Amino acid sequence: MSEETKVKVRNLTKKFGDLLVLDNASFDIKKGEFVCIVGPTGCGKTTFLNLLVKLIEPTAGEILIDGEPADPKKHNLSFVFQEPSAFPWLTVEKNLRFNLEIKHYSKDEIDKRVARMAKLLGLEKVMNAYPRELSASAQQRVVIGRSFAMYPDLLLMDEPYGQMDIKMRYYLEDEVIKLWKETGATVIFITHNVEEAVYLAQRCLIMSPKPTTIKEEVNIDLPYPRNVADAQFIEYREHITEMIKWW
Ligand SMILES: Nc1ncnc2c1ncn2[C@@H]1O[C@H](COP(=O)(O)OP(=O)(O)OP(=O)(O)O)[C@@H](O)[C@H]1O
Repeated sequence: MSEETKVKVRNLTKKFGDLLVLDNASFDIKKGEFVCIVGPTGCGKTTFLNLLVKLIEPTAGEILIDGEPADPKKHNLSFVFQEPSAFPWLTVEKNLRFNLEIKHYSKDEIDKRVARMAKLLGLEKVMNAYPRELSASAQQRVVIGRSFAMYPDLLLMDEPYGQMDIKMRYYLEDEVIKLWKETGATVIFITHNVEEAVYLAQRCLIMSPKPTTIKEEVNIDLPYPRNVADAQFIEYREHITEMIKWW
């Protein structure tokens, strides 16, 4: 991993009316890093991602990607939100092709990437189905495939596995690590699930309750694949759980 900064957050403040959500938060994310953001419910995790993709504007402060103001039109970023958001009017295959076609990749390249995503995510048998015919977890796999197919250099994931059963979650957690390693992408992954954060991240950013700042950063110094029953793993998990308690 290089020491270059991918995302620089400086004095980021967001108010909704009188409600101060993010309060002067500053942190950096390195190029190629896998970072999980954890924090209590309602502390502003999704708000941070919405600011990053410019769905909303900050009250003060800034977010820079590669040294420039964050701009989804300019930067190669993809996101997977909490709610499944497969396009209902397109088949699974067309969902997977959608972003690649917009970017005018060659047909061969699109075929190759779509086949890879379908295989990886177990979607090969449902390529002609429409999202409504699939379970919530399969719909979310379609969205993950659509995002990963772009080989984004910044991938934003907001509780992407919340809807899934535990087996599928473990499987996809391993897949996201594999894709991260293969593509060298920078990944920002938001989760409520401390075990998931310790399983995935090189570094966890722990947010405080509102008004939110970064309370602590924890480097997870464990090799992949990680073992949830490992003593050190449990130590990290317990420490982070303690840190996000707000009561
Ligand atoms: N558009 C909005 N207008 C007013 N308040 C908002 C808006 N968006 C978010 N909020 C408030 O800002 C706070 C942070 O919300 P946000 O969804 O970012 O939290 P979160 O940490 O992602 O929560 P969760 O863990 O439940 O997903 C909450 O109190 C929420 O009610």
